[in-house]
Amino acid sequence: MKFHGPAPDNQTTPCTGILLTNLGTPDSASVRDVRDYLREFLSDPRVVEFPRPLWWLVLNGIILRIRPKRSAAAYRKVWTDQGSPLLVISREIAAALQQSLAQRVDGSVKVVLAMRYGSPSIAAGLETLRQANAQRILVLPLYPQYSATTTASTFDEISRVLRQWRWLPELRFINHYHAEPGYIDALAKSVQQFSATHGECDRLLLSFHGIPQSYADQGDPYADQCRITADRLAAALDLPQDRWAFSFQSRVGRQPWLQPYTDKTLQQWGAEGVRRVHVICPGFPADCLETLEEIGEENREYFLSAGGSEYHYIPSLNSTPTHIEALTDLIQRHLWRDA
Ligand SMILES: C=CC1=C(C)c2cc3[nH]c(cc4nc(cc5[nH]c(cc1n2)c(C)c5CCC(=O)O)C(CCC(=O)O)=C4C)c(C)c3C=C
Ligand SMILES: [Fe+2]
Ligand SMILES: [Fe+2]
Repeated sequence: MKFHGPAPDNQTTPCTGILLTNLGTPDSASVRDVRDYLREFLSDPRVVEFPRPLWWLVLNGIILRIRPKRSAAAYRKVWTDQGSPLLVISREIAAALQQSLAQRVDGSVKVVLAMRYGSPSIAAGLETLRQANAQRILVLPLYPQYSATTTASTFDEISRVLRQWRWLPELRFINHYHAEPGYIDALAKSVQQFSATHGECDRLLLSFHGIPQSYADQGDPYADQCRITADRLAAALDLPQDRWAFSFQSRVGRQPWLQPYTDKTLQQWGAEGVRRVHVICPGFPADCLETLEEIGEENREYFLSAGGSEYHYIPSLNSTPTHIEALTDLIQRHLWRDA
């Protein structure tokens, strides 16, 4: 085990680190890189709570032989010249936050992006901050709604890395921001601007990533926080009940996940004669495979072939100024008073 020497030896001027984290994404859309990514992701006991020795056999014997091919094909549809959308956009958010915090905060603040799975890793991000002499670190996982599968898993990885440090920085961790007024406001503005340019919709669907229903039954607050975000956003938009709904997407495996399901909802709306639909994914601060491909393409087909006539996906907040301002406010409120 590698034990780092004490940070006070560092001659660099002390700073406060902001460790901005997201889920992570494969290094490329090749089947091999997607398999490596899925192996790390799906081996996390916070993500798949299946008894271990058996899960190892199922994962390596079945899932990693089938899923990587299918997922890689989906990744190829959204991959950009600069790389995976999730990584490219998360980097843009980190850079924009670095700029806006430099203007707002007195002390020296250094923003570093890290991914829970794949690269840039959390270990590398923490090491960068250690070398920058970050005596305090504020962690902001880009998950507005808390879930053990995402938020707590990020915490697990940070504590695993820090277990190997002799000297620990002061730490703060933002658990969730699902009801943060700035975040709700930024979402509402994004919906309004979208309608102003693309026309009004008959119904707005708020689609969140799902988790297994059994995790919620055992106390994961994720579904409740999604409901609160959805209610606040509908209220901010002054939407009557019959003009919107919320649902859960990205189901994996056979056990029941949180319902209603996004695909079923859109098929039902198409069949019922709902004509124009807009879909927004408030739980994804950065566009990624699950928004661009699953919502932007796959679910469009479900709605249109069920009888719908117009379908638009409203992009994530990404690095838009209202999003950066909301995240800057959030960070500033959680920072030490003398930064
Ligand atoms: C199998 C269990 C999974 C759980 C539980 C889960 C929870 C969860 N995920 C996100 C956010 C994202 N997930 C993304 C991709 C993705 N998710 C799973 C599985 C679970 N997610 C898989 C297997 C994949 C990979 C793609 C695929 O094969 O379908 C992504 C996008 C990553 C990218 O590279 O673009 C995000 C973001 C949340 C918020 C969440 C629980 C609340
Ligand atoms: Fe996921
Ligand atoms: Fe998906």
